[in-house]
Amino acid sequence: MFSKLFPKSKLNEYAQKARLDLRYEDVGCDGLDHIRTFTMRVILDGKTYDGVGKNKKEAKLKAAENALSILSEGTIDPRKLYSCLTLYSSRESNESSSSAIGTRGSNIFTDSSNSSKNQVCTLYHNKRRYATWFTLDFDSMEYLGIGAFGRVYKARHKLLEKDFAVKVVCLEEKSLREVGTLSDLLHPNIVRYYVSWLEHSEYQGDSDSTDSSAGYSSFPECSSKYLYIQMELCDTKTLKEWIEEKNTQSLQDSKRREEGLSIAQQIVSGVEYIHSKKHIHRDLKPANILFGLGGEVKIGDFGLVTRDDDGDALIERTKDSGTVSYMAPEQNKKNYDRKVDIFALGLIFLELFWKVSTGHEKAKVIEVVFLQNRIMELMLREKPEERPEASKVKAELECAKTFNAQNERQKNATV
Ligand SMILES: Nc1ncnc2c1ncn2[C@@H]1O[C@H](COP(=O)(O)OP(=O)(O)OP(=O)(O)O)[C@@H](O)[C@H]1O
Repeated sequence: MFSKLFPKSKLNEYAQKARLDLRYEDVGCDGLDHIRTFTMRVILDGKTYDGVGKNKKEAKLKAAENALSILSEGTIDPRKLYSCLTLYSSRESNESSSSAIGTRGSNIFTDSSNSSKNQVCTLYHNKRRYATWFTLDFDSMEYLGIGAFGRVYKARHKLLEKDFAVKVVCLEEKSLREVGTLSDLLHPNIVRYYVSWLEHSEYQGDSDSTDSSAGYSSFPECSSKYLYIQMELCDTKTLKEWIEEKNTQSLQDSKRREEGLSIAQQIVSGVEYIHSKKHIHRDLKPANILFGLGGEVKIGDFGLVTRDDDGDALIERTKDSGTVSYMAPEQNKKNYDRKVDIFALGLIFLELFWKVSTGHEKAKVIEVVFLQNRIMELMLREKPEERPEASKVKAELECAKTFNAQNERQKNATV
C-alpha cells in the first residue's frame, strides 16, 4: 500500500488525505555517549508509533516507517502467525530489555527487519513493539458497557477466530484482586477468565465507530497502567433486564416460576463454589448476573471480591442507581463473612419470582413469601449466623424443583 521510499512524505500525504492530525515528538535519548540512541514518536490521530535511531533524523525516519508498516497491513493471517509466536516468545525470554509494549530503548527486533526472516514475522514483531497487545491480537472491537471501574469490549481474537469480552481497568489493588480471584475460579456458572495483561495506554476505540465513544467522559482518570482482562463473552442482557421484562408481564405465572427456579439454582451453584474457594463476592445483584451465549447463568463482576478469612475492611461499593440495595445489614460494619452473599441472594430470589417495585409493596410481598417459603425467610434473617449456607439453599431449591415437577405431573394426570 505504501512505498518504502520517503516514508515521512508518504505519511504526510496519508495524513492529509485522511484528514488526520499528524505530529512528531522527541521522546529522548538513551545510552552512553558513544552508543547513544534517540527515540522519536509519530502521533497520528492519537495513536503513537516510536522509532529508534543513532540520531534524531534517523529515529524520525524509523518512526514514520513503523507507522506506515502498521498502517499498511490491517491484519495478519492468523495461520502464518503461529510460527512467529514461537519465535517471538523464545526471543523475548532471551532479551532482558524486551517489552510487549513499544517502549523507549527496547530495540530487540530491529535486526529482524533486515534479515531474511519472512515478512509476516517481521511485521508481527514490529507490531508487537509499536502496537498494543489488544489491537494486535484482537479486532472487530465493539463497546459493550462501562462500570464503576472499567470499560468492557467485545473483541474477536484473530488467531482463534473467536469473540471474547475484554475488560479494561486501571491497575489498582482491587483490579488485581478481581483477576486474582477469577484466575482461581472455574465453574459453569461463573464468567470464565482466560488471561490478563498490562498496557501503558487505554484502548481509545475505533474513531469510525459511533458507539465506542459512549461513556468515555465519565470514566475516571488513571495515573497507572491499564489492566486488560480477557473473559468469556456473555449476552448483553443481564438478570436485571430479565426481571424488568418479566415484571412487565403478568404478576405471577408458572413459566416465570419455572425459569426463575432454574436461574436461582444456577446462581446458588456458583455462589456455593465461590464460598468453597474461600471467597466472598460482596456485590451480588441482578446487574452482575449475566447469561452465557447458550443461556446459562454466569456470575460476573468480581471487583469487590474478598477472602472469607482475612477480615478485610469494607470497600466503597458500587452505587446502586435507584433500585433496591442488596447489602446485608452487617455489611457496613467491619466484620462480616460469606453470609452477606446469602442475604443478597435472598433479595435476588425475591425479585426473580415476584414483582417487587416499591418499598411498601416489597414489605407486603416479603410477608406473603415468608409465610410460604421458609428458606427465603432464613436467607434474609438479620443475624448472619441464622442464614443458611449456599449448599443448604441449593438442596432446598432441588426439593422445590422436584415438588413442582410432581405437581405438574399430577395436574396433567387429572386433566
Ligand atoms: N463477560 C462479559 N460479557 C459481556 N458483557 C459484559 C461482560 N462483563 C461485563 N459486561 C458488561 O459490561 C458492563 C460493565 O461491566 P462490569 O459491571 O463488570 O464493570 P465494573 O466496572 O466492574 O462494574 P460495577 O459498576 O458493577 O462494579 C456491564 O454492562 C456488563 O453487563
